[in-house]
Amino acid sequence: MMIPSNPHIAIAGAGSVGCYIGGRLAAAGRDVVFLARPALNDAIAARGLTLSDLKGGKDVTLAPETLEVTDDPATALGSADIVLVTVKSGATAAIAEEIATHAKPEAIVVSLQNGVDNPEILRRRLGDGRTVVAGMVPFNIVQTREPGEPVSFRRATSGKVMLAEDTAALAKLLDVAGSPAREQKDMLGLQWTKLLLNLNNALNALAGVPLADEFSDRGWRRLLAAQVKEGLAVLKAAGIRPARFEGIHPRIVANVLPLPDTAFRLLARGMLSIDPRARSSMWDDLEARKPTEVDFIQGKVMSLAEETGIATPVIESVYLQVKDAEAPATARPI
Ligand SMILES: NC(=O)C1=CN([C@@H]2O[C@H](COP(=O)(O)OP(=O)(O)OC[C@H]3O[C@@H](n4cnc5c(N)ncnc54)[C@H](OP(=O)(O)O)[C@@H]3O)[C@@H](O)[C@H]2O)C=CC1
Ligand SMILES: CC(C)(CO)C(=O)C(=O)O
Repeated sequence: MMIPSNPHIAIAGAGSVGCYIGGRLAAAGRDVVFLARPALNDAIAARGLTLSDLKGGKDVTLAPETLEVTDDPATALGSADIVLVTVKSGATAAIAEEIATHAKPEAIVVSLQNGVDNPEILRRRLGDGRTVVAGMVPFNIVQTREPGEPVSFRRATSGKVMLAEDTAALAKLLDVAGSPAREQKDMLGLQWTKLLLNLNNALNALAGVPLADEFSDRGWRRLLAAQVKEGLAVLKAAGIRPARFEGIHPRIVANVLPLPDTAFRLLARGMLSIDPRARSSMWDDLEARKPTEVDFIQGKVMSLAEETGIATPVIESVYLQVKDAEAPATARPI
């Protein structure tokens, strides 16, 4: 993989992940342009960005004049050497179209999204000649907008951005203070593991309580464990091996989650040491009345379950509840 020196990096779909990672890259001196929707474009162009971290000591404010932000895809993508795709999964096909139209054929496209389908959606649209790299963001970002203040993005949990193997130069470029990055051997296995853990996104959105509170409640933990166990059975039947995530196999997670509170607190300290405001990206979507990624998370396991003949009643029930919550209020039965 050839990366030019001082490459232009475009953030395709600046939102929570895009602004945080793009902001950290810009703060580290990388050449970054943000492709944002008009409202966020205007807010960043007027007041800049603030980036902060759970661990403290890494707070940065980026003034508007130090940032390149645009709502024009041709401007953002036209000169990019690297495109970091940070849109929600439902928007991948559309952003792929914009990349195909505006970006140079040799631009490297990196998916930093949840789910397992996005790199393939990008590859299919962009064709064999393009380099598409699968990536994974393990940490949670809390976005806040206060009138008159820079738009704030806070990393609310820890972890390193993971990139598919044979991407050493890319990993080095993206490995910056506040947003560490490294190569991962079994990227597909890791994406599946993240997908199993992301089965919680829906629960968190439905619960409407921050992640720390949700994980303190054994009822929610049991529901997550039930979903992960169903997911693991489906993956086993399909011959897919989820990878360890930060050294831990999802089977262990599924066994620890249902433990009584005291034992859980003891064994899973890491899961609870998160910013009290951290919440799943699906909660953000439900609250904003935007389509969620449930088809790419619960829905992905369900379609594999159908192929393999494995029952997934808990996952299906959670899926249906999210679909109900997504529907416009007027369309709901009285
Ligand atoms: N938020 C988090 O903490 C984490 C999220 N992830 C994953 O990262 C991915 C991104 O999530 P997140 O950052 O939360 O998403 P956001 O919705 O916060 O950000 C995506 C942004 O891209 C915009 N967008 C979509 N299509 C286009 C387009 N064609 N041109 C310009 N802008 C566009 C969206 O606008 P609009 O909404 O108007 O379409 C939105 O503002 C998801 O797959 C998510 O699951 C992974 C780890 C943590
Ligand atoms: C980091 C995590 C797991 C936080 O819920 C996430 O991936 C998301 O919100 O989409």
